[in-house]
Amino acid sequence: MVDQSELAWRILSRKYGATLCYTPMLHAKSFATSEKYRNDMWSSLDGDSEQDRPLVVQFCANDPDLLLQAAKHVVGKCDAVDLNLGCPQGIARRGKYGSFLMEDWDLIYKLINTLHVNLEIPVTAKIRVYEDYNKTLEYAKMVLSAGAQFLTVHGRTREMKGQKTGLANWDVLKFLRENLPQDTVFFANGNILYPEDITRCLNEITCDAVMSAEGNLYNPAVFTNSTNLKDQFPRVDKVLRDYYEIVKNCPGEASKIAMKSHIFKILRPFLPHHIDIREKIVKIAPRQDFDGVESVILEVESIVNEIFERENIDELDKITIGELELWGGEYRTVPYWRCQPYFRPVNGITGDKRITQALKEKQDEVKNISKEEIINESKIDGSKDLKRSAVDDLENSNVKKQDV
Ligand SMILES: Cc1cc2nc3c(=O)[nH]c(=O)nc-3n(C[C@H](O)[C@H](O)[C@H](O)COP(=O)(O)O)c2cc1C
Repeated sequence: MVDQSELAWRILSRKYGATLCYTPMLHAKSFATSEKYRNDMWSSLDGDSEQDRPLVVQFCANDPDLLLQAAKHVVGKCDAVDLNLGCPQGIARRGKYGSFLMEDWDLIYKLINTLHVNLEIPVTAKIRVYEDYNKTLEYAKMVLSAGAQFLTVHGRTREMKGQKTGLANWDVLKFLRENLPQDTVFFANGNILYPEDITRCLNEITCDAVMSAEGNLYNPAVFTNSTNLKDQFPRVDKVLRDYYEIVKNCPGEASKIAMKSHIFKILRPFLPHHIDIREKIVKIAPRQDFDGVESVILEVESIVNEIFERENIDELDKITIGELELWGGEYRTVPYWRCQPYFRPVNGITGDKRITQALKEKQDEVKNISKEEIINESKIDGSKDLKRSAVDDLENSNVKKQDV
């Protein structure tokens, strides 16, 4: 993740359960040609055999030779090099990389194949999907035929970003999984809120691995394989302390640049309850103000420790699991002193509400179409009672996720 999956965050994520990490997307041309960029983005500890492996280094690129030149710099310091074909941002459109290469399959083939033929380590690719399942399948096959040794598929189209993000489509991931050669190593990406979603994804898609981005940023324990809810949603003070001990010992600029942003995300559920701490974080000077960070952490620790000294802490610290939702999982209610996923509001409405609303509208649409059909059919056979009971059945039915 750009500015977010740098060395310190990867070390922390592994500590909390991640088994494979990706670097942020690096710009191949800059990495190949600018020593300053390389030094800013890559430190002496990145790819360290003890602390930072297994590791995939991800590049965006549109020139095969520059991509190869860039990739050569990280051979011996990572386990694979990934080509990002998923970035949908305006900057990728302007630079002609990421998902904006989806119109130029020849170039994509050359980029991947150049690494496949000339690099000592494997090349992999991360793609988005098209609306058309078969076109996506052909696309994935082309990427594999170029030499990608595993494929990560983000189940959203290029247009699904910002307000139009919506739910990732696991059906298309399943379709790809079923129709690509059996030995394809297939990673699924999208819709991971909780550790259980990873198991659900592995089972539904029968993929080899699941990638999570945003879920991991707000809760690095999203990858834990513990079934204990307290491990799944660790205390913000503990995560913050662990992160701080890591980041202050990390060389290079990238880890320091990302520090404030990570602190905000770890503390996201906590800060609305402690606005004074939010203000203190805002005032921390970027990159080097470790004293400022230490004082914020001490304050957070003191507040959370005080909560845990309360007599009714067992009652207060309960994590509850809600009803099965239309999207196939359940929301958890997690105390604000524990890391948890964030539902970003757009125009005052959170993402989960937008998605639920969209699913409900779709469900109603399905119901109305079916109602009309039944009414029309009953007009033909003239059986009013049959019509009424069939409509009632529909009203009472639970529409399953795959129906909407
Ligand atoms: C802050 C942020 C930075 C990201 N940077 C990258 C990146 O560098 N490379 C990439 O392939 N995807 C990047 N993504 C996209 C994610 O890898 C992922 O495809 C997308 O967020 C959907 O997965 P999620 O639902 O787990 O977040 C980024 C996402 C976020 C939120």
